[in-house]
Amino acid sequence: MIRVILTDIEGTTSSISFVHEVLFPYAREHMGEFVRDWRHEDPAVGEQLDRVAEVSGCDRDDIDDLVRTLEQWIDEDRKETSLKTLQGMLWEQGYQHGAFDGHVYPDAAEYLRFWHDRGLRLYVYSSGSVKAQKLIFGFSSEGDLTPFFSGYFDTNVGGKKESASYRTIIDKLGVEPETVLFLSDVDAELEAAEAAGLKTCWLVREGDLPDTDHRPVARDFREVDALLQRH
Ligand SMILES: CSCCC(=O)C(=O)COP(=O)(O)O
Ligand SMILES: [Mg+2]
Repeated sequence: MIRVILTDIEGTTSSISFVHEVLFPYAREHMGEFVRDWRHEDPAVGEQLDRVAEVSGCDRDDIDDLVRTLEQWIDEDRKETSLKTLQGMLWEQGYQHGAFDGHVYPDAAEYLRFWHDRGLRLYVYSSGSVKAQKLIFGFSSEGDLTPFFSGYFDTNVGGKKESASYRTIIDKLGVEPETVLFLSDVDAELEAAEAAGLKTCWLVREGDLPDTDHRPVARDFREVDALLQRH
């Protein structure tokens, strides 16, 4: 019996193009100005710059090199926790100034509400920081969806392709792994979750459906709900 839904964001609740064509370009454009303005003002920014220097090997005092590294990581879609944390901080300005709304598919919004009202517990697990997760759902094209979520996980629990991360989440939730349904568009993430004992469903929003019979596949959240009815 599924009692908890754990969902990815990019490619699952929200379009890949919104992340890659709106959020990442905004972060690319504003990162330099943001870290230069805030590195001495906000200790949290300084702390993330410490981590960027540590991971990249850049000189901590060379702000130009740190900014170049962050820009390169954005171009490479690196899932570094420090980059993701800084992105979340600067996207807040974009949402608040109305530069964009968070894209959420209408079917995702509809079923998140429906599952919440039916008593399922909903959680997010994304490479985007917890702050970025709350922003995309709080300022979403479908309204404020944050009341439907019981909690949020980011790469501070570990990478999404590592099964240990899912074990950590299960421990924190205090539930049996087979009562959790993990939704994602990435095969390697689903495999890692399955290795930890979670149930999974592969979201394929666009293109051909994969030829697989070892896990359910869904085009949208309405099809996920049909799967839930069978559990
Ligand atoms: C939280 S919105 C920004 C998404 C993001 O930065 C990202 O890297 C997408 O990761 P996901 O794990 O949601 O596919
Ligand atoms: Mg994804």
